[in-house]
Amino acid sequence: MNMRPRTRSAALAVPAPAGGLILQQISLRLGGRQVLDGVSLTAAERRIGIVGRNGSGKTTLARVMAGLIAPDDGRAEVCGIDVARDRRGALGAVGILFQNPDHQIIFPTVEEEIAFGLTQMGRSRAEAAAATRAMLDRFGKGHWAGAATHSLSQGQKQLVCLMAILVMEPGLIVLDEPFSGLDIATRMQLMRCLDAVEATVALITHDPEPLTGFDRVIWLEGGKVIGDGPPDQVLDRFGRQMRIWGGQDDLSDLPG
Ligand SMILES: Nc1ncnc2c1ncn2[C@@H]1O[C@H](COP(=O)(O)OP(=O)(O)OP(=O)(O)O)[C@@H](O)[C@H]1O
Repeated sequence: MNMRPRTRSAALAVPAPAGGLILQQISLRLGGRQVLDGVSLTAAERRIGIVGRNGSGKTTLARVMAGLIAPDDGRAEVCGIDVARDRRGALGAVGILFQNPDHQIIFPTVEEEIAFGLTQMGRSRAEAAAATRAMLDRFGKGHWAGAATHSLSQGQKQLVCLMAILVMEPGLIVLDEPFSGLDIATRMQLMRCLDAVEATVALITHDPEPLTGFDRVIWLEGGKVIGDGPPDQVLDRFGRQMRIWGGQDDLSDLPG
């Protein structure tokens, strides 16, 4: 896997670690609301959890990390790529997996879905087809190549989305609640697939359990980082705070 920095920006003073993530003072308003508010962090760990209650800004941060939204202020850099400005570079640096694979899958067959990102990165059709075959074989799913994506179960679709990301060999994979619609067995299988992934994984979740054994957990609240450290410390504080909030009556509200 190639996790070496690609084009480096002279404007960035701190060198990005291989596969690393640098967020510098990320702020973003959406619908008149400050959704992200000065988020800064440098991460070189391989397994990073992101927690926070509903509406705290996790998905928005995930989209910024993947370069899908440009922040109003600040910059997001992955493997030396400014992901909002260098979209082609970002394709090879970071992949994102959403909760619902139906929002991600666009092609009628599995092999087309997996090959698409590679052709977007400039690979020839033949190269993309060969890499797609190799990826399917790696998961023992060579027979899925011509299968119709709409005929797959949610868990199978999620695995196709994961393979479509892995085939691009990104330095960072952002997972936004990817397991919430899956049964326990499928979740365990996908989690095992991810355990074997060499790339840095940033997992957004409401469930602290999969974060056991992670290197670092970041806690977002109101678009700010309010906790950052080893899982046992951050999750202990997070759990206590969630129980306090859970005892109150005001549910997470819309902006305004
Ligand atoms: N496109 C948008 N326009 C207006 N407001 C938005 C938009 N996207 C998100 N928001 C608001 O930003 C806040 C953060 O949303 P976000 O989806 O990032 O939170 P989250 O932590 O992922 O929440 P959840 O755990 O419920 O998925 C919410 O208050 C949401 O209403």
